[in-house]
Amino acid sequence: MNKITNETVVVKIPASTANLGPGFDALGMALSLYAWLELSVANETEVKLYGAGMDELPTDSSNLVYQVAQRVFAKAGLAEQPLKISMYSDIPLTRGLGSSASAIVGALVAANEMLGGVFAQEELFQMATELEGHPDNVGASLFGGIIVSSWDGVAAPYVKITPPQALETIVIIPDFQLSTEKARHALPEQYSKSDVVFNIGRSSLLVAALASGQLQLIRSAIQDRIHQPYRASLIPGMSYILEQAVHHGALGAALSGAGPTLIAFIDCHSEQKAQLQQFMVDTMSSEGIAATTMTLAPDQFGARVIYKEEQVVRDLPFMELIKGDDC
Ligand SMILES: Nc1ncnc2c1ncn2[C@@H]1O[C@H](COP(=O)(O)OP(=O)(O)OP(=O)(O)O)[C@@H](O)[C@H]1O
Ligand SMILES: N[C@@H](CCO)C(=O)O
Repeated sequence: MNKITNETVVVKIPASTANLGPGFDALGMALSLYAWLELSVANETEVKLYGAGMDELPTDSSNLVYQVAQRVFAKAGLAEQPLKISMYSDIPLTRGLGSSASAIVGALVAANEMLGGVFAQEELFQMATELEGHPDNVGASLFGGIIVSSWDGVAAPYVKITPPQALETIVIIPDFQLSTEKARHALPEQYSKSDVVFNIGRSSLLVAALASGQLQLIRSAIQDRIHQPYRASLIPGMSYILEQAVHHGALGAALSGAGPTLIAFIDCHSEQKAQLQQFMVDTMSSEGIAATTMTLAPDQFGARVIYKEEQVVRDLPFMELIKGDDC
């Protein structure tokens, strides 16, 4: 019989960028931007949420984290448990940086830890994919690094690629929300053979380029004809930034997930980071869109249980410790 611990579990979960251009619903990469989830059993359910926009979310048993945690307990044969949930998130909501995936993955990992880890990570991944509907964000958030996966409605086999050491990103986060649901509605039901062939080629090339560290190939490999052209009208400035970013130092640029965030890939040694950032801000600004930029590295570790004593340490310098002087 499975048992739930009385101890509080704290999990740190990375943000993620999905698609990476042509890999629609198949490619995702974890990013060095985080949410922290604290979970424990309680006499009465209590949900406390901290971080920008988190006050918009429900704090009763309809909360996504609560719902997902209960699924884990039910799968382990246990009845519904009142829960104390505290979540702090730096991942902006509904912006294309995997906030829903971070909530799902955080709840799965924390609830599983409360059960003593009865489910393997692979099982958590299958559950997460089913809940999110595609494996790209949840895979990256759970495992870290770059995840290549394919979901057929039953199973999602995957491969994790360690991101090239020199790969870094600049994201520009427009000051408006765009739900994944709305951005998926913009897509057509059918595609031409030439567009499908184009994307298969680019996506395959991108995976090979990332796996072999050939960053110079990103420029051509990141092109997409499956989702970005149809979503561009929802995001002022998007087409211009995706076309022109390479002339300001980017290796290539893409829509992050379902948007509206745009992500530019850059060599971390590049001296054009400030120029690229300014170009992205100026383009959005000329469209009348306020936006925030961040320089983010790939996260290599994925969701992890941290000890309660470490809960106050918000900025664990994992990347700096591991990457050293080589970015
Ligand atoms: N911490 C959280 N607790 C509860 N619900 C959350 C939490 N974070 C996100 N969500 C839910 O997920 C929704 C956002 O999901 P959506 O897929 O539209 O965007 P995203 O995940 O931020 O971006 P993308 O999937 O394009 O990367 C929120 O409106 C909210 O309903
Ligand atoms: N692959 C998904 C990611 C957003 O959740 C999409 O582009 O719709």
